[in-house]
Amino acid sequence: MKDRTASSSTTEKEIVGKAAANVIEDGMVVGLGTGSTTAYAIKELGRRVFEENLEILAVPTSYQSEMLSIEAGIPLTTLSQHPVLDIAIDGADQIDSDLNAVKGGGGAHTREKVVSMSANHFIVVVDESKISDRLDHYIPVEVLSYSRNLVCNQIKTLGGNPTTRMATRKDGPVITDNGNFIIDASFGVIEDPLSLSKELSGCTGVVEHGIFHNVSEVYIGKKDGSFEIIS
Ligand SMILES: O=C(CO)[C@H](O)[C@H](O)COP(=O)(O)O
Repeated sequence: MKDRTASSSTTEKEIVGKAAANVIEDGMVVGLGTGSTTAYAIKELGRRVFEENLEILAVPTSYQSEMLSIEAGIPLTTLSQHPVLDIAIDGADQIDSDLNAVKGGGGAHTREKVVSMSANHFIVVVDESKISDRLDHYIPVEVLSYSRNLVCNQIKTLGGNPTTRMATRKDGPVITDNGNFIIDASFGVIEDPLSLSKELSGCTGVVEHGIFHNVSEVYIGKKDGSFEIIS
């Protein structure tokens, strides 16, 4: 499992987090993702709200991004009030050359998918380590707790190796912001992300999986302090 603490890539994450935050303009309604890279975007947006009187509303994707946004002074709204967002900004665990992404390392991919699918433009912010020719990252799958064994069996039938994600500071499984379990499913190198995506969506008991096909642009932070945008 990935270490979610700050790492040597902190600087690259900060560069792209800030760069994405600087795309946001007055009057926009923005989706705010979850994770350490998006946290830099949230911090920068808070600075712009405070210092530049930037007028925005934001929809957070998790308790983490809600708490960070409140702390940063960003006014929040909901998808009920604003069903269509201008831009969503979020991190990713892996992204391939066709801009298929794996998300959910932080367990927030269900709301992240709902928020990013509600946005006209979806910017993903990553450091170079997240870029890969082909996806081989485990796929987080949020499931109803009641359906855990059934989903594990369906994942095995699809050729995957399922593991229930366990909490680190509590005994037992991780419980998502939606009150569900997460199964991390390894498939090795994924030859066809779109068909795996459809197969996982078709499994009974699955709430949402972490393969995303709706990325508009990827901001990639480099070790030399620069960043590249691919779309
Ligand atoms: O999908 C996510 C949370 O569910 C995160 O965006 C993803 O795990 C990347 O996190 P980080 O920016 O900390 O590397």
